[in-house]
Amino acid sequence: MSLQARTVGIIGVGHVGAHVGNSLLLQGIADELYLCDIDRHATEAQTQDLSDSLLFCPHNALIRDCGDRYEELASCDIIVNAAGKVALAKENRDGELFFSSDAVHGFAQRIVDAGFKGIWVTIANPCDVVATAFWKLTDYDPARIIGTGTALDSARLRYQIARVARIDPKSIDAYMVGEHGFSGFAAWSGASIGGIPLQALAELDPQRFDLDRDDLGKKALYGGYVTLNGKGCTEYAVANAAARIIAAVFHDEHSVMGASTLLTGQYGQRGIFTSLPCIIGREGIEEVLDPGLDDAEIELFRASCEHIRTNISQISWWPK
Ligand SMILES: NC(=O)c1ccc[n+]([C@@H]2O[C@H](COP(=O)([O-])OP(=O)(O)OC[C@H]3O[C@@H](n4cnc5c(N)ncnc54)[C@H](O)[C@@H]3O)[C@@H](O)[C@H]2O)c1
Repeated sequence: MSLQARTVGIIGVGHVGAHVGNSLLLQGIADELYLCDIDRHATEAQTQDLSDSLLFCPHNALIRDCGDRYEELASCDIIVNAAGKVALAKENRDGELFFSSDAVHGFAQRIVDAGFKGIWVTIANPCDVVATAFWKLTDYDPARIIGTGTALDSARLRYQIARVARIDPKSIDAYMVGEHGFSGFAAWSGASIGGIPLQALAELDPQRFDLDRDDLGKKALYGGYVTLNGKGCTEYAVANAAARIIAAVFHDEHSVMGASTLLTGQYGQRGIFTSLPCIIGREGIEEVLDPGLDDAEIELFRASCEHIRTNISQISWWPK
C-alpha cells in the first residue's frame, strides 16, 4: 500500500493565505502545508498558530515553515498564490497590478525550475492578470493554472439570489463571469433553479422569482468592497473558495465552478485568463463551459476582457 500525503504550498501568508491554510486544515483537505512569504516572521507566526490548532482539526497535519525559500514548495501537489498587498486595493483591485504581477515575476519560474509539476491556484489581485502572468512567464500547461476568479463572486451572487428568493444558495445555478473585478458581471441568461431557467420561474411565480437583477448583480460585484472597507481585507469567503477548488482537484471531483482560465476563442476571446464556468478535477481545468451569454452579455464579456488587456499592457516586462 502506498499512502501519499496531500501537500499544499501557500505563498503569501497574510489574511488570505493564512485563512486558506486554516480552511484546509479544518476541513481535513490537506496533510501537509508549506508556508512561504517574503516576511519570515509571518511564516514563523502562522506556522505556530496553525500548528497550535491541529488538536481541533479532523486529522493531524504537518506544517512547514519555508520562510522565503520558494524552491521548497516545488514538491507540493498544489501551490496557492496569495502574495499581494491588500492595502493597495483600497479603491480598486487594479491598485495591486504592479505589486502582485512583480511578485509572480520574482518566484514563478524559480519554483518551476525547482521541479514543480503540480497545480497553481492563484488568488492575488488583479486575479486574471496574475493568472495570465503565471502562464506567460513559465509557459506552464494552462489547464494547471487555476485563478480563483469568479468562484468567489459567483458565491456572492448566489447568496444575494438566495436571500431574496428564500432558496438555499446550493440549489441555485448562477455564475458571475469575466474579470474578478469591477468589469465582471452576472450571466443572468444562464441562471436556473431546480433545472428551470430563472426567466421562466419569474414568469411562473413573479412574487418570488422576478428579481431585481441590477441590484443583485451590483451587490455581488461590490460585496467584496463592503467587507474590505469595513475590515481592511476580505478573507473567509475567498479562502473557502480556494479550499473548494483544492478539494475538487484532490478528489478529482469534476466540479463546476467559476474560475479564471485561459481563453482559447470563447466568445472570440483568446490569450488571457478570465472566468467562465469550468469543470475542475485532478488535472486542473478539464473543460471550459459555455454559459450561453446573450448578445448584451457577450458585449460585457468583450469589455471585461479588454479591461484585463489594458492592465496587462501597462506591465513593462510582459513577455511578448
Ligand atoms: N481573488 C480573490 O477573490 C481575492 C479575494 C481577497 C483577496 N485577494 C487578494 O489576495 C492577496 C492577498 O490578500 P491579503 O489580504 O492576504 O493581503 P496582505 O497584504 O494581508 O498579505 C499579503 C502577504 O503576501 C506577502 N507577500 C508579498 N509579496 C510577496 C512575495 N513576493 N513573495 C511571498 N510573499 C509575498 C506579504 O508579506 C503578506 O504577508 C491580495 O492580492 C488580495 O487582493 C484576492
